[in-house]
Order: sequence, then structure tokens, then C-alpha cells
Amino acid sequence: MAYRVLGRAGPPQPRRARRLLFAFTLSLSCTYLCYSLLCCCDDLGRSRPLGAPRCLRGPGAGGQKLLQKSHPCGPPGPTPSAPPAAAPAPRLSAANHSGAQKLGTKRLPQALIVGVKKGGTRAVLEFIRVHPDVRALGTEPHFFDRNYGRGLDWYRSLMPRTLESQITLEKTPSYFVTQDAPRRIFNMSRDTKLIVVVRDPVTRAISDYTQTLSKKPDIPTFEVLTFRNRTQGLVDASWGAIRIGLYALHLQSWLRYFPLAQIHFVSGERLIVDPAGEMGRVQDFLGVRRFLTDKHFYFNKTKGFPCLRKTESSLLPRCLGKSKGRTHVQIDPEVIDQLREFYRPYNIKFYETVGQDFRWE
Ligand SMILES: Nc1ncnc2c1ncn2[C@@H]1O[C@H](COP(=O)(O)OS(=O)(=O)O)[C@@H](OP(=O)(O)O)[C@H]1O
Repeated sequence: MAYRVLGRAGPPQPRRARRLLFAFTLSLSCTYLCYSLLCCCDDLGRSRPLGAPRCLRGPGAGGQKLLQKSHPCGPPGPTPSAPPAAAPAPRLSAANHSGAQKLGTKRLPQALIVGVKKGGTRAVLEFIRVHPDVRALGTEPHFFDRNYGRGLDWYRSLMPRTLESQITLEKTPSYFVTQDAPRRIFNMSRDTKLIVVVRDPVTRAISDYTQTLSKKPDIPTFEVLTFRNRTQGLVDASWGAIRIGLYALHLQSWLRYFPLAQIHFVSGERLIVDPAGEMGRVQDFLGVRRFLTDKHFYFNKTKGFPCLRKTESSLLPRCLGKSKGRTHVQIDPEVIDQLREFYRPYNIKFYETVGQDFRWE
């Protein structure tokens, strides 16, 4: 009876059945292979927080992503900021460990890179996440400034999985100048380790302005925005690009909640000339072994910056994307001098507070 329903030709021949089974298995394997390849490409190509929507990228979207620094799928939510490739080297995040780990638990971060914008925060994050005992979120979640209302469970859900022995890390440079961030971070955990990458506030301001200009070419000149009254030399400290560089002032808010020993300052300048040295100190501060050494870095002449060397697992060297290490706009040298004067007392106060001279003369 069953034979009649299945096929009028009678019971299938054993050979034919074997062929059918073989064809079926083959097509199943092909489907699986294609599916795996597609998934892998996405994971290697860019960090995407779990639960975040996959976004279609138009032609050239990769190159523009960091210039725009906003997620094409629409905020609020983490800012995707994994850098695109600086030709000819591939993007730095392509071969780090963070995206791949399937084992472990999602935990709240024990360490945060809280600032400063344009200080070199991406370089520190991408370098440290090469460490096997550190797992980092590739995007900027902006939890303690823009997304605090979403709650700690949402924040935790963004994190990479870690084993007990591994540190979870994220970076959002705007935390450093967010009034509520120190209290909120303290409330999450008073033991949170804080990393601040600082850079000469004048160069930082120019870098910040250069980035804004790349997105909004019609803004007034740097010289115009810098002053309330140029003839009187009155600097406009309410302009974000200037305000962020008042490190001594912002630091006061953090010291109300965290002891100085819990805050590590990375010199953005030394990070470029001696990445291994700066990263050595970051590893000590995080309490992880000195895995990253001189051997991990080389100076890429085309990029003009240090990049990560190729390793056994990643056969290509890795540099940060095009939006890191931009050519700055030319600024009137007189304005630069005026800004140096303006920042001097704040810089001195900052050196005294942290007990380090960053030599921003
Ligand atoms: N290794 C390496 N490669 C490329 N760039 C490097 C590196 N180390 C530090 N820097 C400096 O990082 C500056 C960008 O800082 P951030 O990553 O903190 O920027 S952001 O706030 O996340 O937009 C960026 O600033 P600009 O030079 O003004 O583009 C760089 O000077």
C-alpha cells in the first residue's frame, strides 16, 4: 500500500536510494557551508553587538563609517566604531579575539576607557583586545551618557562573553566629560578601573574640529569658533572642542567617586612613539600579564602610525582606519599660541593632580 502512494513504479532500487541520499547530503552540506561563510564574514568584518540589527551597507559605506560615526540603522544604541581598513593594511579589528569567543558569560565591564575624545582611545582598545585575557566591545555603547535609561541588563547584553579569568572592557570617550558618568559608574561597581587617554588639548581640539569638518564642511573656521572675542583674546570655553581639553576640571568630578590610583592615564603622544611601553603600563594597571610587547608593533610608514604586526593567527598587519590619523586643518599659528596660553594653567593643574608631566608646551 505504502509503495503505491510513494511511487507507482514500485519500491525504489537500493542504488537509486543511495544516490538520492548522497545528493541530499551534498546539497545540505553546501547550504551549511554558504551559511557559515556568510556569518563568518560578518563577524570578521566588523563588530556587531548581539541583538543589534544587521544593516545593509551601501557601496563605500565601510570607508565612510568612521567619518560619520553614526550607525546607519539608527540610534539610540551603541555607536559602531570598529575602524575600516587603512589601505593597504586590513582593518584592525579583523583578527582580534573579542568577536570570536563563544564560551563564557556576558559580564558588566570591570574596566572602561572613559576618554578623551580624539586622545587615541581606539588605538588603546584595539591594542589591548589582542591580549588573551581581555575581551572588549568593539562599538561604543554610550551607556553612561546616552543610554543609561536602558538599564544594566541591556548594557550587559552588549558585552562579549568572558571566562572568569578574562577582563571585560568597553570604551566610550564621551564619558570623561559627562557629569553623571562617575556616579553612574561608581553605582555599577566602585572597583571599576578607569583608563583615560590624554593628548595635548590644542592638538586634540584641532583633531576634533577636523573630524567635525569632514562631516559638516560648512561650519565656521576653527579660528572663528575658538573665540568669544578674538581681539580681546577671549577663548570660548563653552565650545565642545575647547571644553573637552580642560582635563583638570573634568577630573575633579571623577575624583569625587574614585581614588586616583583607580584611574590610569595614557599619554596619547607616547602611545604613538612607544606603543609597547604605554601598553605595558596599561596591562600592569589592568593586572594582566605583559603579553603585548615590542614584537606586536611596527611603524607603518604609509600610515604614519604604529600598527599591529601580523601574527600566526592573522597573517596580515593591522592598522587603524582612515579616520584615525587624519591630516589636520591648518590653523593660524597665532591662534595656536593663544590656545597654548589658555590651556597652560589647566595643564599645570592637571599634571599636579595626576603626578605626571605630559609636556604639552
Ligand atoms: N596607532 C595609531 N593609529 C592611528 N591613530 C592613532 C594611533 N595611535 C594614536 N592615534 C591617534 O588616535 C587619534 C584618534 O583618537 P580616538 O581613537 O580617541 O578618536 S575617537 O574619539 O574615538 O573618535 C588620532 O587622531 P588624529 O591624528 O587627529 O586623527 C591619532 O592621532
